[in-house]
This record gives sequence, structure tokens and C-alpha cells, in this order.
Amino acid sequence: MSGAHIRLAAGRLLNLVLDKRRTLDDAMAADDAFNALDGSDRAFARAIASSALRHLGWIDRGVSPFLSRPLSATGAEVRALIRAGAAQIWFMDVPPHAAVSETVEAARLWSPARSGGGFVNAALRRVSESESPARSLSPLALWPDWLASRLGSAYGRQTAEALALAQLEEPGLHLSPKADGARVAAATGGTLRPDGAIDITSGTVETLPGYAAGEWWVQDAAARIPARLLSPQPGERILDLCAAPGGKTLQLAAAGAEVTALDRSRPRLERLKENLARTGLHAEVIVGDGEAWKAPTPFPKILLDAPCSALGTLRRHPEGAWIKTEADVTRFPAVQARLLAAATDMLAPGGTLVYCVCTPVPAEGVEIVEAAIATGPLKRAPVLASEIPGFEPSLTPAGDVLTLPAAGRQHDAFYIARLTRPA
Ligand SMILES: C[S@@+](CC[C@H](N)C(=O)[O-])C[C@H]1O[C@@H](n2cnc3c(N)ncnc32)[C@H](O)[C@@H]1O
Repeated sequence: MSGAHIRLAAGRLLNLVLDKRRTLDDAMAADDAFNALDGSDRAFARAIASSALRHLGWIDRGVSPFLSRPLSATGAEVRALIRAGAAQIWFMDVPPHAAVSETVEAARLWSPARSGGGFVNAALRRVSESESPARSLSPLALWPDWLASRLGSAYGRQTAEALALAQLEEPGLHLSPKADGARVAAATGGTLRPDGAIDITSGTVETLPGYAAGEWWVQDAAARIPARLLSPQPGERILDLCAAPGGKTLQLAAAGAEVTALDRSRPRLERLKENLARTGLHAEVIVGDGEAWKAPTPFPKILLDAPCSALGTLRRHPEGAWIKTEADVTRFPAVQARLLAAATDMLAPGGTLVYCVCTPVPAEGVEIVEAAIATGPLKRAPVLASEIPGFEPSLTPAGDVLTLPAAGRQHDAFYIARLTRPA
């Protein structure tokens, strides 16, 4: 396939994500032009789309002085190609003349963009003569204004900027071992981290030793903390209330607990079952609504990894900042509060509940927990620094865990609180 076909595929992915609000993974699975490319061309198209999404705030602000009409007033396909072109020129090692000519050629191949080829050409020529906006724009300009202002007021400008810059890093690969971490590290050539995850620097998941035998699964190091804070014991009954696709269920089951894994999404539970089968672990799997499901008897331990805005996973899913709206973020807290109330009702007196979300938005994290403590039977069971080796800086003064990524601290942003129901 030609270079223009690669740019066409990248533009189509951006169009699906940014104008139809699909995730990048969904867009890649769905788009025929992308799937018609062979391996290295497909990887390049994906890299262009991914770079455009990581840098989108800078790109849109950076190109605007070069356009005779606003980006929002151009056709969606033309807009997608300008973004794909600017990403190549400003943020990838693509020679500018190739980026311009192949992207303009892609407009000719894409009928809804064809009449906009001249506009794409004029815009990208100006982009190729200019400096990257990374030099002049703040890191917060990487995000939509509502997100920058929410996280800026929650954490202060400096921390919010560090969070925004963290999304520019390609995420590393962390493995969670089923049993002996040192053995998995030796077999895969990875490094055993103080938190027990294994850092992998090269290799694809399916070809790493131990994948087929189910000796490990992929799980971000920060995502491992919630299940560990429950201290799962052999034979102990544990409810994983929002379980799929199952990273935390696997951890609990690997510790020997008798896990009930409930989720309302049947397709996501199929993935959980596949993960159980590959690792040879066992859990009772239930399709159900956590707000309505009634436990036959109360559980001594419950994990609630609640649905959330997932804005703590922007390195992995940079489109999240753009396909989620402020209305989505405003919608989640009510759901989270209801699920926490349902979980509290199913927790035995003296039991322990871990609540977590993969977002740094306080309205979905600490504010949910504070409200539950203020109005219900739960009390905080503060986490100790010794329980989170490698993540000590993430301990909050109240004894919760907030894993904000920063330079040199590559992991997802999770908020985690441990609570008990007094006997
Ligand atoms: C953050 S994900 C869970 C990730 C999972 N714990 C893991 O480690 O792989 C949140 C899950 O909540 C599920 N969910 C959302 N609302 C729910 C509800 N009312 N009852 C049960 N599950 C729900 C979603 O289907 C989704 O799988």
C-alpha cells in the first residue's frame, strides 16, 4: 500500500474516534481501510492516530492560526487529515515534505475529503514551516478546557501539568504474576518491581514466555494495589462487584480466595472467563447489576472497582480526554455512590471493603468515600506506607492511595480507599 493509504487509514481512525466517539481500539477493529494494511503499515497508521490523539489539544490550538476558517467549521474528514498531518510534522520523525504530500494525496483517495485537498495542503505547508506548539503552549493546553480547569483546581497547576505531560508517554507493559514474580521476571527478561509487578521493556504480549501457560497477565502496577489491600486469604469469600475483564479477580483467585465475580456486561465477563481459563484460576462468575443483586449471605471482604471516567488511563487511551464530556464526569458520581451503598449492604459486620476508580477526578474518588463515611456505617481503615512498597509517595494524609503519574513514575492514576464496617 502507498504512504497515502496509511495516512487515509490514520485519518479514518481519527474521524471514527473524534467525530463518532468510538475508542481507538474499537475504531481499529472496525475500519476496513485500516485492516487492509499490512503489519508495519498498520502500525504506522496507528502510531499517527495515537500521536494525534495524545497531542490533540496542542495540534488544534497550533493549527488554528494557519486556517482560513476554524477547524470546527471544516468537514470532519478534512479535519481528521489536518490533525493526522500535523501530528506527523510536529510530533513524529516524518520528513515534513512526505507528511504533507502523502496526507494531501490521502484527501484525494477519500471522497468526502476530496474537495478539501487544497485546504489540507495549504494548512500543512504552514504547519511544516512553523515550530511545534509544544514550545509555546502550556501542558494543560493538551486537554479540553473543562478537564484542565477541573484537574487544575483539584490539584494545583503544577501537578495538573505533570498529569497532562504523563499522557504523552507511551505506556510501558506491566505483568502480574500468578505465583512467583522472580521466576516470571527471569523467564520474560523483565524487572521485578518493589510492588510485585514485572516491568517489560520489549516484546509482544502473546510471544512472551508463560503467556499460553497462564503464568501471568497484563495489569498496570497501580491497578494491582486495590486487591492487595484486601489481603486475600486462602478459602476466604470475596465479592468482586464490578469485576470484568478481571485483572483484580485473577489476583484474588491466585491468592486462593473464593471469589464471586459480578459484572453487568456479558461480553466483558466472557473476557474474564477466558482469563480464568488461561491462568487455570477459578471464580464464580455472575452477570448482574451490582446495584440490584443481593448476596445470599454477607461477604467478609468486597472489592468495588467502580465504573468511572477512566481519566487516569490517558497514556493508554489518550482519546479519553476528547470522547468523554464534562457531562459524563458529572454523571458517574451518582452511580458510584449507589454501588458503594449496595456494596456496604452486602458487607458483613467487621468486614473490609476496598473502593477504587481509575481516575484522578476527586468527585469520583475521595468525595464519594467521604460522603459514605459521613452518612453510613463505614469507617476508613487507613493504608500504611509499608503496604504499598514502591508507591509510598501515593499515600494521602487520610490514609487513602492516589497514584498520580509524574515524570519517572509511569503508571495509571488510581484512587483507592480501604473501609471497614464495624462489628
Ligand atoms: C473499571 S471496570 C472494572 C475493571 C475490573 N475490576 C478489572 O480489574 O479488570 C468497571 C466495570 O463495572 C461494570 N459495571 C458498570 N456498572 C455496573 C453495575 N451497575 N453493576 C455491575 N457492574 C457494573 C462495567 O461493565 C465494567 O466492567
